[in-house]
Amino acid sequence: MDMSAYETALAALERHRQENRDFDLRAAFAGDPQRFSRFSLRLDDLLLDYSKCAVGEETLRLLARAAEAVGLAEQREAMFSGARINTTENRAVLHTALRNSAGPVLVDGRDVMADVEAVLAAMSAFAEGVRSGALKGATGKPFTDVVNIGIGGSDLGPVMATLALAPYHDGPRLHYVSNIDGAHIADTLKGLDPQTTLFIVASKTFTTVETMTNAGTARAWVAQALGQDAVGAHFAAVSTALDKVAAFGIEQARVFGFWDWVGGRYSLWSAIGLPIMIAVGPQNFRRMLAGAEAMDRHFRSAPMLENMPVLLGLIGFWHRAICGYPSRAVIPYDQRLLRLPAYLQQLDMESNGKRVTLDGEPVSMPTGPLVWGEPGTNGQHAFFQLLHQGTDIIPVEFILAAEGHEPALRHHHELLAANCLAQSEALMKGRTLEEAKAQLRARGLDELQAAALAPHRVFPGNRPSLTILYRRLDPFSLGRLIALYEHRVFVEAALFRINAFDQWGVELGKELATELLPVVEGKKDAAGRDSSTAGLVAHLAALRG
Ligand SMILES: O=P(O)(O)OC[C@H]1O[C@](O)(CO)[C@@H](O)[C@@H]1O
Repeated sequence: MDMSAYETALAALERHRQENRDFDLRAAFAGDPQRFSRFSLRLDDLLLDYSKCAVGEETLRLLARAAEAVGLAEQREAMFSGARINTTENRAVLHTALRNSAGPVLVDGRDVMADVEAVLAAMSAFAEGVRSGALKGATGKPFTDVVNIGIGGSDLGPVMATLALAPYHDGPRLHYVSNIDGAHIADTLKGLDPQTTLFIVASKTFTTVETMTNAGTARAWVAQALGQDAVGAHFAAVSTALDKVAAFGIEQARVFGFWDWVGGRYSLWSAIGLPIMIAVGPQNFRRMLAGAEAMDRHFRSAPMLENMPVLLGLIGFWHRAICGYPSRAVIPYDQRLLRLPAYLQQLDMESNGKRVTLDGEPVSMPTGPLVWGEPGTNGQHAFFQLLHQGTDIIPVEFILAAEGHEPALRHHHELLAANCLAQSEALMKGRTLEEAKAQLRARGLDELQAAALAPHRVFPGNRPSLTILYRRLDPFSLGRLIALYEHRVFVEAALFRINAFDQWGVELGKELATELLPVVEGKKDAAGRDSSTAGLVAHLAALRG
């Protein structure tokens, strides 16, 4: 890390931004027919088009200079080679080892690949047993339904990927329970048969209160229907805390481990992916790993400005730290990527929602943006109004597959794609006052009426978006897409100079919830708490009578 080079690069970026405040995307496209080819990048069928972002060659050069100053390439190498880059937890960060097929990966001098392969093999055998019906419940019936109980990283990845890969789903039905709200497990269990239901308790720490509470409820549900002795046949677990799993009573052969060098939000490639594997089969799961590995190889070796995660990260940093845009919207034009925005929220916001640098000093710039989104075209009929005409500029990331999985519904897919492209074009081009007036006149309005209505129909345009386009949402391309976003988060964290791999910000609320439980239960009074919390506790109690 060269601090003075970094500060110089940031100052140059700020100056560049000031000097280009009137950068106009329309003019940029009009003045340069090559803009798309100069500001887009391909990796096989995967295309990143960032030409509709307000960047030029100089912007990228300056951003790359900042990345060099923070030692991005060295930091990347440190991650891949198993250095303990998660300094506040003294851990290596090696989710890339989980999809590595290219030889040893050392943690503290020890190759972890044999362990990774052993767990994958054990998961595959178990998944095949469940899928084929060879593994049965206590009453001898095969499993028709699998319920994964986990939260955060032990839920969001599998939920997202199971839905994304629905066309490949040929295993039993999958259900996910995460919320401590009893409604979640109650609604899930309704209609399930304990004889044919398998539970996977997924928790890295095996202490998370939501997961442990839901697992306890599930265990009681099985025991009540089939007797205590039946429980073992209906449970499996995924965790790094094997001792705690044993204490819960899940038998050793049904426990799939992973390691402290796999962060929760980076864990779907590990045994946390077991429900995905049960849904789509070990082969498709391996294809997903292969897609991620392809992106790892590209990230590790491609030159800075031909490197997709690096470019995505540089542009994200530009929008957030230099332009000051507070959020970014991720809009997959793919109904099966419904849960991708929620998944990316954890990946990005739990990683980069930090306020101190690696040295513990307050950061000097805004860090991770608010990440949000919904699939298109639905979002168009909800929040796109604000994207087009609201007062904030929100960069949009469009995600689109060239083909759907429903050849008979090709027309749907063409409409979907046309809408996706139309939205990014509309954000960029906008509509001027004159164009709005002309349109109204053409509809027969007189000059006065046109003048009154036109301002409401003006789109400022010049709003940034990028588009990620690939052939098809299959296991390989899903793995590649997720790894692209993982590495993008890494690049932005390096530029922010923060630790992307801890999450201390989730702890305080957990501690206070533990403290408040006896108060809410009425076993302790609220003395000493602030008047709002005490007032809420009192009102809660009054409503319950
Ligand atoms: O897998 P566990 O240990 O139950 O944790 C679940 C989630 O909780 C968090 O620690 C946040 O509360 C996440 O980082 C993690 O993915």
